[in-house]
Amino acid sequence: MHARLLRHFFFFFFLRQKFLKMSQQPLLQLLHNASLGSLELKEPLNFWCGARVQARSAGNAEPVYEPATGRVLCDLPPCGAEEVDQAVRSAHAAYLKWSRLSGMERGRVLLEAARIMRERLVDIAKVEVVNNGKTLTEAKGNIHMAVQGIEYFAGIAPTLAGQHIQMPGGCFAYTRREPLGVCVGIGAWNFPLVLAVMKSAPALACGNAMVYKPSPMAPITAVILAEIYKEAGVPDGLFNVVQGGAETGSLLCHHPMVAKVSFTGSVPTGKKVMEMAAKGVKQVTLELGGKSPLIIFKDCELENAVKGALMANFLTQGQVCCNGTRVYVQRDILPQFLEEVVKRTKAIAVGDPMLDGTRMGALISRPQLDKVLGFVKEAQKQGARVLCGGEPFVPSDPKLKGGYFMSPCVLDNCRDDMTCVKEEIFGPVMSVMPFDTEEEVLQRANNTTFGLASGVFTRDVARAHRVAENLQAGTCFINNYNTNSVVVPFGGYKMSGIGKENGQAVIEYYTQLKTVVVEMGDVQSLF
Ligand SMILES: NC(=O)C1=CN([C@@H]2O[C@H](COP(=O)(O)OP(=O)(O)OC[C@H]3O[C@@H](n4cnc5c(N)ncnc54)[C@H](O)[C@@H]3O)[C@@H](O)[C@H]2O)C=CC1
Ligand SMILES: C[N+](C)(C)CCCC(=O)O
Repeated sequence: MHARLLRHFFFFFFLRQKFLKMSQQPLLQLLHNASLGSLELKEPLNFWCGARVQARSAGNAEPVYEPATGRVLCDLPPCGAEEVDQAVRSAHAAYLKWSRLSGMERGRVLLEAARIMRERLVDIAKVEVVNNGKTLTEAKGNIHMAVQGIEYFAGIAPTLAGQHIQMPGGCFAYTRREPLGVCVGIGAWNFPLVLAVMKSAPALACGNAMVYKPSPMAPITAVILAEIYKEAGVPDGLFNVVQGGAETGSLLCHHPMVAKVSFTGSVPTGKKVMEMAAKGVKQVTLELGGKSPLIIFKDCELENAVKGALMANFLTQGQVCCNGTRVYVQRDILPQFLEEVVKRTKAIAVGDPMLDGTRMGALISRPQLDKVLGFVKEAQKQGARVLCGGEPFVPSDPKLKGGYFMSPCVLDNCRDDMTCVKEEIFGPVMSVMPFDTEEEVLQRANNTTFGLASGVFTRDVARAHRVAENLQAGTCFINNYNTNSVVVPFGGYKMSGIGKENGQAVIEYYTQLKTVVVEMGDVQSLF
């Protein structure tokens, strides 16, 4: 009798779950053609076992803001231990199926995901604008980069292979490149979808499953990605999203079934992630902050150098980890450089990020805006001169009055020992300093605990490559800046991180090598 009741219960429970899944309208359909100032999201934003799931702990929900208006978009309850466990288990079950497919089969599914994403590029970009505050122009570029990332790793999947190694006596060994298992991705808020793709596309291509935790400030587009992967045909549970902040993140890092954590964010949090992962001897990839130098020699093509300095500082309201925020200009050309850079900075159209002509939107949050404005004040106190910007900005549209806007800032008279030159500001603030010789500028450029990126402008080919060789950073851009691409490795030296994302190099970080040694003769035993 008891068993029958239980069977009935499970049957109805199963039906209910099925119905819930079938009746879910994809998030992007609900958010179709999203605009500023109107969105109120009530949908659950966790995703595991192939469906959106409501977190249980609705009590500790945190508000998520729309940066361009200051409105609350939704309340985000964090996932607790039980939910994290469900997501990880759902990932593990999917991993067992997915890892048995050939690379060609996995690649085909990923290509379909890329196709779907490209078809909905503008709609996804609008959601990113609503949730992040960056301009639609940039958001479209970001989603395009995400599509390319999925396509690139779809193409890499069938190429994964081991090696054959000949040994003495006809014996041989071969290596198998195997997935790690369940990988965790923890993302920052500045490139919400791009970061989710930079982690999940190579992870999935290599045969892993992923549980992804977006930043609680930009939680939405990762869920859209999960729904796209599902529609493209990945097994339920292969890519999951759990929402929450530090506590949820640390539950993920400690979970015994997690093989690897890939993290993007600040250095202090990255250190904590590494410590937690160490307890379970889990692998980590850390993409952390930077304070990257951009070196402009007097023999450069000045107009390109000026444009490069703007690209190095003002994308995504300056909230980019690899930005070249320490701009070293050779003394002879400093006056012309400053005049041109200030003219162009003043001309940057700040305001409604949905408008085509806007070039700078809103910062992510009120505290971030206050922090960045605080850096400008501190710089002035320490002797820097504000050549333009550095003020809160209020757009004329009444809808945007509560948004987190500021005018882009150029600081002159900076010294290497100033806070604005030493610390990551993560806002639209460029610090400019003169230098005299190559040797001197290299020493000053490298005098930092960071080492994410760097840049050099010069027409002297030998000098360009010499400087690139001597800069202690994971990337050096020659005669441009922030020309990142999914096809080239990205990752920091020193305290800017461990491991690489993008490019073929990333395969090393989402697979493990198994060595199989084959005896062709008799066993020569010593015993
Ligand atoms: N270099 C970069 O790429 C980034 C730098 N930052 C810098 O960090 C500052 C703070 O921004 P946050 O978003 O708070 O950065 P954060 O580094 O604290 O957060 C990044 C991610 O880690 C998660 N997290 C936080 N504490 C955790 C923990 N103990 N265990 C596991 N996961 C944890 C967050 O929820 C988020 O998803 C910014 O003002 C900026 O200066 C922020 C984001 C990206
Ligand atoms: C997407 N990319 C490579 C421009 C930057 C990602 C790192 C970051 O700024 O958080």
